[in-house]
Amino acid sequence: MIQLKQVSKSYGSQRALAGIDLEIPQGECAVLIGPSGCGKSTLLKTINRMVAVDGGEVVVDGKRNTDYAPEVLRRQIGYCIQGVGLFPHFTVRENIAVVPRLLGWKEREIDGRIRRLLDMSGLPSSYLGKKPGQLSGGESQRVGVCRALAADPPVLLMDEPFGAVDPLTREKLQLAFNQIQEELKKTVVFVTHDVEEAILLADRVVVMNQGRIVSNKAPGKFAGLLEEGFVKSFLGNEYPLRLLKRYSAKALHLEDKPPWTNPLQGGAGECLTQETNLKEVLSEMMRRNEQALPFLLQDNRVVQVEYMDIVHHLHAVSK
Ligand SMILES: Nc1ncnc2c1ncn2[C@@H]1O[C@H](COP(=O)(O)OP(=O)(O)OP(=O)(O)O)[C@@H](O)[C@H]1O
Repeated sequence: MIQLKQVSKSYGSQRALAGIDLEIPQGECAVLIGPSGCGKSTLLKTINRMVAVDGGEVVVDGKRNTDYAPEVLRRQIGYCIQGVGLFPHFTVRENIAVVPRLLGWKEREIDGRIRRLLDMSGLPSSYLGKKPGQLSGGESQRVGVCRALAADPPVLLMDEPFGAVDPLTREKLQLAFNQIQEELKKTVVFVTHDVEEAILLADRVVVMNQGRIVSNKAPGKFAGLLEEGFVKSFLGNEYPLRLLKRYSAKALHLEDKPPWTNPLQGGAGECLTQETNLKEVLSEMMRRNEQALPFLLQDNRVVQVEYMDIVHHLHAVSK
């Protein structure tokens, strides 16, 4: 659990944080989003004390972060940034092992941990001997995430960790992150500029502007966009459409849907599966010019999903 209580920070006359109150429960991912210069990175860095606060306090696991010895705090908190900053002369293995070695882990223990992390991040073990210069941008980012997780810290701070890669690689990294997070359940604070990334990764989206938190909700709760003004203009009119990508057709409880009845269609080849995300389902409806589509269930039943099912789902999550 991380708590920020009335945290403020100025650089000279420039106020970066203006009385931040924020609570991130254990095992949740809070994504900070907002325009350039609104204070996202500064907020992140107050947590691991890379930035000292002028006022207020940061509490990590029930204790003020200023009451931890620096090395103990660092052990608690993994840190991962855009561009990664891997040591160029170290191999992938040596890069990931940096913190566990500092902590005096046994080599056998380190080895097991590295292999598990590499596996979770989707990199083959043949990469262990490579140097950072031999990796693509996306591969380097994966190694960066492995390094941040190496000593198994309960808290992970990520500052635009997937910012410098192409959209396709970024999507793969986001999927890998979600899989890792599902398993490890770290308390994560993640900074991004990208609304879609926030939607896909966040348990809570924290919208910032001018050193303040202006909204803090689960991604679905913004779907109605009841708030006018900054939050609405920042997240954009297309927010509900983007939100659809977060949910797969599973969320529609396909097993309760009526059987597919359209006599003209419905061969198994045309069926969608429950893993298809709702944005793709909607695109497919538009492409086929159909308001209902067949879905093949695992028990081989073919059921019907209608456009209104998607609309109702959006309404349900935004309540
Ligand atoms: N080391 C520093 N010295 C002086 N001013 C700083 C420093 N770091 C940040 N600032 C200022 O504090 C404010 C908040 O910066 P911060 O980096 O936290 O914003 P951000 O939301 O992360 O921005 P971006 O999205 O562009 O990375 C900005 O006005 C910035 O210019």
